[in-house]
Amino acid sequence: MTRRSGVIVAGGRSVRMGEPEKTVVSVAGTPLIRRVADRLAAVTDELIVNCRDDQREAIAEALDGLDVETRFAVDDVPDRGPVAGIERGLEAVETEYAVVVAADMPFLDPDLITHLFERATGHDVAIPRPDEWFEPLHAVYRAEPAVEACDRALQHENPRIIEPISSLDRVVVARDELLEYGSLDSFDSVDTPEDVMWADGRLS
Ligand SMILES: Nc1nc2c(ncn2[C@@H]2O[C@H](COP(=O)(O)OP(=O)(O)OP(=O)(O)O)[C@@H](O)[C@H]2O)c(=O)[nH]1
Ligand SMILES: [Mg+2]
Repeated sequence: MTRRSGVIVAGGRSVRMGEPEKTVVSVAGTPLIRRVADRLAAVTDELIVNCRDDQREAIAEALDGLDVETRFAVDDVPDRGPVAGIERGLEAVETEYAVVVAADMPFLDPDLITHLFERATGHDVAIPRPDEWFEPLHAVYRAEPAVEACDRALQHENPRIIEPISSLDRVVVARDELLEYGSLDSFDSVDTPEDVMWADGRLS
């Protein structure tokens, strides 16, 4: 089978969460990013973690013993926003396609990700649209054109996260189709201490 990569974009400052930062905050006894990595590991052959250099040690500890080859793609310049994180992560990918997710989605649905890989085949991106909004941090990209699209978007300061998608050959996966293949819980993110309590309750 074609090899598939997973990219976890984790270089944000976690301002709404505070300390400890959300990537490594414990959710029902497991660091949040570990929950994300475990779910990606079920459907990918390699993982790339994009973060800042100062996050690396804590994240490596959280991912210790993971059952898939894992590499870091550290931001050259921190705080350039999620588009820069997507670009940095996809640059490190060695497969044609990769799923890119945020580090804060503990309910990621492996079946949904597998479906996005299938839908992306022959195109540049399969982008879910569970409601009004697109989900660029829960999408499957063809790495090479997506890196170029991120690069173009970053020629403007603080590009919107949807910006790179607009110039790619995209497949939009709408709500009904998502529901056919998986759970919309996959898109829920944990951003605040209140979100941790809510996720704790659902996972323990
Ligand atoms: N590499 C990189 N990733 C980022 C950056 N900003 C956000 N992200 C990541 O993008 C994803 C979605 O961003 P947010 O949910 O806003 O996370 P965050 O920015 O850490 O949290 P807040 O500070 O509370 O907004 C998260 O997984 C972040 O780690 C950035 O400047 N660089
Ligand atoms: Mg943010």
